[in-house]
Amino acid sequence: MSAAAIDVQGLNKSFGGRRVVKDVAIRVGEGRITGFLGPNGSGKTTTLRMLCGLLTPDSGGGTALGLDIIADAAEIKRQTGYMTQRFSLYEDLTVAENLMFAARVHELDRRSERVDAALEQLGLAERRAQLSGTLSGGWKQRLALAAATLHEPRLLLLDEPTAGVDPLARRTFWDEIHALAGRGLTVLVSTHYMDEAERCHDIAYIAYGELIARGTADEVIAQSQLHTWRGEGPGIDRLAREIAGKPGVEMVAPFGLALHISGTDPAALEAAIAPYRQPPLRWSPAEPTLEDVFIHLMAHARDNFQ
Ligand SMILES: Nc1ncnc2c1ncn2[C@@H]1O[C@H](COP(=O)(O)OP(=O)(O)OP(=O)(O)O)[C@@H](O)[C@H]1O
Repeated sequence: MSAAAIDVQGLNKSFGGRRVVKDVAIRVGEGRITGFLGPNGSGKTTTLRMLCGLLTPDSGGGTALGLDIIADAAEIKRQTGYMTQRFSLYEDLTVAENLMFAARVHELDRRSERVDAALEQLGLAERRAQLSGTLSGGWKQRLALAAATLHEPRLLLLDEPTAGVDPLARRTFWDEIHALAGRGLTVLVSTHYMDEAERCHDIAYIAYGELIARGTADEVIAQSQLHTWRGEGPGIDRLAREIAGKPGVEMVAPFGLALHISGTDPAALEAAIAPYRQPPLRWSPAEPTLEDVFIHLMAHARDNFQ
């Protein structure tokens, strides 16, 4: 792995006596894009904030950008760009005015030059005089990204950056994230979208405050040891409920006219579908999707923690 942009161990955080992050350890290479996934309220944002000096852990520690996350939190914050879940720019300022405001907040030199360059780079130049509140969701996100990266941070933290944005605008946004990472920026991004998870170099899956899966998308799928069969044929969707109750069947999900059946015990899974393996129904082994794996992880985490 490349040099570590983030290397932390044993992070814990409680709010009002409730532990929402538990012993999280994570190492992130420079220039990598790491996606944080997990159910709502599982501690993703809290973890991200602790990794880049925005929140102090109750215990544990380590480094971000080679700096101590507790002692050097102020310096880490200066080198971090943060895009929050909600659009946090001024709707009644123009695009250019918002960026100029961000430039002043960061006390940057050559403000006009930097703002012009950012507008150009993110394709916002033609909209520089448009009131930010009148931008579409996709353009707002690009403006927010421009504001978060204007001070040329080394670490970029994106909290569900494209929630509610259409697929084309999301793709453009992600192309830009990859371009930034290509220039060496380390990116931490929380998301609930599977296509975005697949566009990350690495994934960290957090449930109930614990980091329970980590690696590339392929590694996370392989670690899950999940097996999936795909069934097709007339009326197969109507079998979902019947098959779901059988031993070894952990998940049943309709995909259009097909049915995906998954479980971690391959023999039990085959036994479960055996009565239905006859024409006109057709069955074939399938690769579990990242979504299959996350739903599986979430179900198991719930069993373990609740
Ligand atoms: N400042 C705070 N004070 C009290 N409780 C908090 C605070 N910040 C977060 N929490 C609680 O900690 C838990 C974890 O929250 P966090 O925002 O980290 O989750 P998340 O995984 O990012 O959720 P989501 O996917 O919904 O954004 C939640 O139960 C939340 O209500």
